[in-house]
Amino acid sequence: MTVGVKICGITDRAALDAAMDGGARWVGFVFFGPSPRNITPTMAATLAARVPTGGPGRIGLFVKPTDADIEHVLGTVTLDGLQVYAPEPRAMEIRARFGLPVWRAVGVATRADLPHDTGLDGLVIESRAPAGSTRPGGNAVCLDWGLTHGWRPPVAWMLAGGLNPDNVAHAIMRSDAPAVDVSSGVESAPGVKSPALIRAFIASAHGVHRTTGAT
Ligand SMILES: O=C(O)c1ccccc1N[C@@H]1O[C@H](COP(=O)(O)O)[C@@H](O)[C@H]1O
Repeated sequence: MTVGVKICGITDRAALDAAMDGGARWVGFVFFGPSPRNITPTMAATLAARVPTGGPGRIGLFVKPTDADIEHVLGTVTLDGLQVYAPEPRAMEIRARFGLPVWRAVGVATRADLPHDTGLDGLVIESRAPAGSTRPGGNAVCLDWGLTHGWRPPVAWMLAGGLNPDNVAHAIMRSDAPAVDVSSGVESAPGVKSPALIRAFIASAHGVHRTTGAT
C-alpha cells in the first residue's frame, strides 16, 4: 500500500500545488505564533479553498489551544482535521467540541512513551523537542525509528520529526510507519517550503512498498 504523506507548514500556493501534484494525503497549516510556519486564518482559507474535493485532507495544527483559538480559525478556514499538541483528555474534549478528527502529537524518547490506547483518530509520533526550543515540533530532530518497530498502534499513526527526501525511505522501513509527516525537511530556509523538495519527499515515500498503508 502507498505510504500516506503529510506536508505540514504550508504557507504559499507553490508549496500547496507541489504537495497536491505529488499526491500528498494531507496538507497542514500551522496556527502557532512562535513558528516560522505560522499562517493567518485568512491566508490559510485562501489556500484551503484551492484543495479540490478528493484532494488532500486539510489539517490545522494547534499547540495547547483554547476553544477560542480553534473557533477563531474554524470561523474562517475549512479544515478536515486537527493536529493537536495537548494531553489526551484535552484532545478528546476538542474532538467532542468541534466534531473533527483529531490527531494527537506524542513526543517519544523511549518505547515506554508509545501509547497503547487512545480515543482519538490518530497519533503523530515524533521526537521530543530539544531543550530550549520554542516549539514542541518542527525542530528537524529525528527519533530512533527502531522504537516503533513491533509496536501495536491503537489507531492510525504517522511518523514525524527530522524527515527529509534522503532519509524518509529508510525511516519508513525501519519504523514500519504507514504514513509520514514533514515540515523542516522540505524547506530551503526555516518556513520557506521548496516545491522541488516536496516533490522529492513524496516520491521517496511513495517508492517504499508496504503491505499495510495509512488507514
Ligand atoms: O512546524 C512547526 O513549526 C511546528 C510548530 C509547533 C508544533 C509542531 C510543528 N511542526 C510539526 O512537527 C513535526 C516535525 O516537524 P519537522 O519535519 O521535524 O520539522 C511535524 O508533525 C510538523 O507538522
